[in-house]
Amino acid sequence: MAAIETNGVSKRFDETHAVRDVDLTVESGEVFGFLGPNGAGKSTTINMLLDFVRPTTGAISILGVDPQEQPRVVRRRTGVLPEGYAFYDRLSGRRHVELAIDMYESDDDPIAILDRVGLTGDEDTAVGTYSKGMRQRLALGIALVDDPDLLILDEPSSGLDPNGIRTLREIVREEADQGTTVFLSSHVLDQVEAVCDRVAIMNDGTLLTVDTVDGLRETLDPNSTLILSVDTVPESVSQRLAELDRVDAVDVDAASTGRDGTISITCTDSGVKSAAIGRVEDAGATVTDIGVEDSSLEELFAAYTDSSSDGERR
Ligand SMILES: Nc1ncnc2c1ncn2[C@@H]1O[C@H](COP(=O)(O)OP(=O)(O)OP(=O)(O)O)[C@@H](O)[C@H]1O
Repeated sequence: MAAIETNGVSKRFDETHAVRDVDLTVESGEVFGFLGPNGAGKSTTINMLLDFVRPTTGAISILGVDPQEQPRVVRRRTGVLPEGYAFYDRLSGRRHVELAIDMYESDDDPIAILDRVGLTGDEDTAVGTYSKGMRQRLALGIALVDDPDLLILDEPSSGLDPNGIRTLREIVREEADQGTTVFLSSHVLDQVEAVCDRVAIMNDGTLLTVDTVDGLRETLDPNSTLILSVDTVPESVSQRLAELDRVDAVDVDAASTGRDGTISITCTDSGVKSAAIGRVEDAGATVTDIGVEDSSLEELFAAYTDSSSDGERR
């Protein structure tokens, strides 16, 4: 059973077509990244998944249940970190978590949850004095109450420092290891790349693509650069590599020619990499280290959203 399924889901706010005809399937146990620039329709989609906003057209199933028909069942089994959580400034972090535990009638330990999100030592401080990052950690802790089957995190890294981002990543991985489905929206792409099995890219209300990060690379930019450390850079190596089909460019660290150095080979097909390494060795070098540079998700994201704004949706 899919954890999330939408069929032909659209939402109009008067003249604004916030979400257009979205078909999306998130399998149970996946960590799924929902990417898009500001105004793409991510929060509107999430709000429809949770029945906070009703679709204009289309059908939604969450954990096998229609959220319009059984919103309580969906909310009971789903942990949510919404955009802009409303806290009670006078209450402590611990009290907020206790209230969520009471609401779910769960036997979770509030201190264990606060510890998990890195708020140890601040649990009895009024939330009004919390920084933005501390509030975000608390909102994440509240989402974890009662061990949800599905975690929906809207821009979870917002306001977090690098330590907070690492904690978030660890929690997402731990939850996924326990079988929880994680659906997280973001425009912080390297974090999505670090944790997600698959990503969807939204722009202007439209779902442009759903794929693995590697799959996106294959489709959009199959080029990758092989970086070889070698004990010597033979004179003939550039020419030998240039003779290979599917090698686009060769860059030899000229300063080190004849001595140990680096050879960068841009391949238009990953299948040519082993042949390229063979050519380098045939030329008389020993390869001491192999590295690969792929295009970042950021570049892929820009390629998708730029081409879609030009009317060239793929
Ligand atoms: N309640 C509303 N009334 C009118 N228009 C809305 C409403 N909510 C969202 N919109 C519009 O719908 C579009 C999609 O907004 P949405 O908040 O879903 O985007 P988003 O991808 O979550 O963006 P962000 O990353 O900035 O949060 C935007 O044009 C927004 O102005």
